Amino acid sequence: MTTDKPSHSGQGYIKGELLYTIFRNEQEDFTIAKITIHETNEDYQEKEIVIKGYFSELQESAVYSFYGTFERHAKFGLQYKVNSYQTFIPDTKDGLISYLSSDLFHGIGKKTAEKIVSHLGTNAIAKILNNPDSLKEVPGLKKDKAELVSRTVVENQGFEHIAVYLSKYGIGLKLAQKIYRQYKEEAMEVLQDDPYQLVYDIDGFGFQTADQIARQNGLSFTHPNRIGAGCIYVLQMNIQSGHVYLPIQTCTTQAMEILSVSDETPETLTKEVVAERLEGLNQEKKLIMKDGNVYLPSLYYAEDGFASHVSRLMTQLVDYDIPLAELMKVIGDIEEQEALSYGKEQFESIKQALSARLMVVTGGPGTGKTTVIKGILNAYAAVNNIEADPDAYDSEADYPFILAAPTGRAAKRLTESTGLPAVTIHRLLGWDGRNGFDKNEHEPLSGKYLIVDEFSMVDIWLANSLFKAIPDDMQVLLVGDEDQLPSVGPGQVLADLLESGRIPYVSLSDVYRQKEGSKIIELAHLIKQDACEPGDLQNDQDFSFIPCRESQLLDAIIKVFHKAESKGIDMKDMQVLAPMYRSQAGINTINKHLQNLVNPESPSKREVTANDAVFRVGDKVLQLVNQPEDSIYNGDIGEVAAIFKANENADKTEQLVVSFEGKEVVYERKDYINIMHAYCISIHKSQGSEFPIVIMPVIPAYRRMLKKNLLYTAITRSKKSLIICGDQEAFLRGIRTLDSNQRYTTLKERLLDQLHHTDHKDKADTAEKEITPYDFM
Ligand SMILES: Nc1ncnc2c1ncn2[C@@H]1O[C@H](COP(=O)(O)OP(=O)(O)OP(=O)(O)O)[C@@H](O)[C@H]1O
Repeated sequence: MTTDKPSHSGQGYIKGELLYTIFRNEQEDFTIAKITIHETNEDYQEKEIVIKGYFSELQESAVYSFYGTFERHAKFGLQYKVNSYQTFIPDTKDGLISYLSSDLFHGIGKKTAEKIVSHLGTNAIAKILNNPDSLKEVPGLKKDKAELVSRTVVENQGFEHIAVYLSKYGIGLKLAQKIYRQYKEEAMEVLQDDPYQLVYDIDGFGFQTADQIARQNGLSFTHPNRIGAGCIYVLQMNIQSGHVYLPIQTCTTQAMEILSVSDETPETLTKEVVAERLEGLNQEKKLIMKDGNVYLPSLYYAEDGFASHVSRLMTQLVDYDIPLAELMKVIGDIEEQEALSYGKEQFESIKQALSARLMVVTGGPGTGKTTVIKGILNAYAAVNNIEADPDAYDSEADYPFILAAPTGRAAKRLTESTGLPAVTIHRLLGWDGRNGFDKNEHEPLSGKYLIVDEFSMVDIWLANSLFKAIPDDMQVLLVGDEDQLPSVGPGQVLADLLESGRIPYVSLSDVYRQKEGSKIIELAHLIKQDACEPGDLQNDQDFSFIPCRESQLLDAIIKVFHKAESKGIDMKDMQVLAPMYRSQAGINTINKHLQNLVNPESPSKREVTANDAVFRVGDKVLQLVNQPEDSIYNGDIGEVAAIFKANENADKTEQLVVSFEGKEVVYERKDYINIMHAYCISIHKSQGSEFPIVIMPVIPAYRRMLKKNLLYTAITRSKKSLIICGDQEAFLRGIRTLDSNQRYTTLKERLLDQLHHTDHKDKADTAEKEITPYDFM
């Protein structure tokens, strides 16, 4: 709140009044508006300016002081980017009365405003903010009106206070909004008394920022809240590397590192003190310590929940019994229908999948996973006397089979390969766009048989959410390739399920597509078996290795593109996969060169510049985050279909439209950060996708990243042709290097523990059943 001159001494400001709102995103509180200028200390002579930033809806009757910087937009000219703002409160009696009776305070008339001002004085707003009860003292002011005034004052002024306060620490309005939403009127108190609390509560609020605020407020280096937040932050950072927990020792050591950042760190801050604080956090249930490990509660419960749902399913027997002879006949009929003869492993998969409540099928490319999925569905349908064809059902909801995958592309591939409807897991569970899923243990999925493909990509949080929603009478088949990279999120659920040795599984190793002459598949399986030799890298129909040095790499890739173009190959079918973003031959550089080649600048193509890149109509782009509300996911690839200027659409904001295989998604400037060029993408992002032609640079400069599972994942993404450019030595070394960064997970132990309990329970139940009163009759 300001009552006279804008208060940020030395900072640039523009004081003004709303003319009209150009664009507003309610969810994010992002606003672009035109204002008339009352006063400014900026070097700006015009009477109006467009401002943009994250703030609550600007009121027509109010005057604001905006603090920020000028930005020249390539298309829209000069704009004022607001970092913080304050409502300008009049300090005269009349001014304050008209402010309190303005539209901002719906239902407060002039008379009521006069009563308030005459009792509380021109300082009324500050008094209300300090003590909302002060309105109770205003004679004749009804309780509901008093509440309305104090609520409005607190809501409008509270956030501004926070935003101004946080701007001193370089925190922008967006994060400030998040903080205000979480704590409301208590935000300032939390910030000043315990900024470390924000490390727990606010996603994206780092320990270092909390430390900075705490320093200003004189909190001690050894304050328990500081040490606690340091420990939690260490766990949060490790989750980003895929860990589910940390051994206590590791957590203590890493916490000591971030807690001892300056020379001021007192000697009393020791490992023992940190370990003691970990114990305290455990007691406060802010983290969970078990068997020498420390977890964030959400991960502890996700692992625990998943393990118990697995064991719940495993104890349910299927309610139909198929004599082997009948099964043989059913499978024989399907073989005839499909005109193939199932291999031993394939037959075993189908047989087991019919009688198991939960089962896993793993296998590399071309081993017949899809063939088996179809076989299982057909066999299940035949045994249970139901139709396997979705068209035989009145609605999608009646179809007894559910096919799902973790990403949109993987789900689409599943539909293409099986000819059956498949959805993403998020869609299946009914992602509500913000907090969670509609489907859970109280509202479970309906259907008879669930098949989840690409299960290696599913992290422990999603696995738990999925399994929660699986009813007791549903059968489940998880399909994946254990040799691929683990999930981006924490855990290694597929690997742990397999390692537990307690879940029925069949590993398909016989390769069928190889028989059709695929060198790519042969190479993938040689890598799987650690049997790839230099002689196996000879060029073949669908494989070539182009030797080159790092300095020649870009030229080599460009030559491959030129050659493909001259052969009439669609450029969209070409996908470069690389392990690293930065470095001379990293993803970013390759993308810039390939954009120039494939989609060069042209007067007929619109373009916008953002995040150090030019997005042009026709560009191939990659989605970087899950956006289930638009049915697009991290790793999905689309094409920039159109770019609209702000004055060309009803939302009055610049828009970039990306078409994801026909599905159009609109991005506003603030969302451009969620996409990047996709001529070259990271191997991690390529998980779950396949491309007709894969070009993979492999050079010694990538050494740190060149591991067996990464290279295997890249190779298995190519459908028709694989071209490796680079250094054979580096490639061979890479495929022999196991990923030593083992993820810390305890899922295997939990599964063994849970299943052990159920074994005992089963035995006890059987024992009880064995001796019944009838036995004595
Ligand atoms: N038993 C079999 N007899 C003959 N052909 C088979 C058999 N099993 C699979 N195939 C064929 O082998 C090819 C690969 O099978 P499928 O697509 O099921 O494998 P996949 O493991 O799903 O492969 P990918 O993971 O690469 O998609 C297909 O053309 C399929 O028809």
